[in-house]
Amino acid sequence: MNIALIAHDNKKDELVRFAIAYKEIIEEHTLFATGTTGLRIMEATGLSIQRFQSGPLGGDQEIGAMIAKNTMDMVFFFRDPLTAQPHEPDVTALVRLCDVYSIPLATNIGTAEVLIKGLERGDLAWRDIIHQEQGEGNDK
Ligand SMILES: O=C(CO)COP(=O)(O)O
Repeated sequence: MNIALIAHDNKKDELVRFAIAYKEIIEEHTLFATGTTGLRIMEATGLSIQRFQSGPLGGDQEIGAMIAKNTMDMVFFFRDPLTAQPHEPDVTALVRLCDVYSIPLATNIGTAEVLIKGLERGDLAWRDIIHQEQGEGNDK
């Protein structure tokens, strides 16, 4: 599966701890992240992550482009609901695209815990069917 990891600044520590806690599960997958989030997680876990631009510089849109191509399977986006973001339209667009393509999206750690356990259990196997139909092979 292709998995995106994104966190606003006030939520980065939480996402880093989440990635450490569930490293054994997520390292089985192909990981993508916005710039700073990806760097923080790589430094803390040693995981290999394909990093896009930082969120305010277009990283959310780059991940959104993968969703629009239906090549992103799960998104962990720990949003900060208490701080205005300069790129709020990009944030909204990313969440919207997850709904357009029915992509599982966790915007907080409570939902993330449930999603990661579903991922471990194989609940996302239906995404493999979509990849097979698309004939694309860039996920594990
Ligand atoms: O702003 C972000 C998501 O909207 C995250 O970007 P960074 O990971 O580069 O901080």
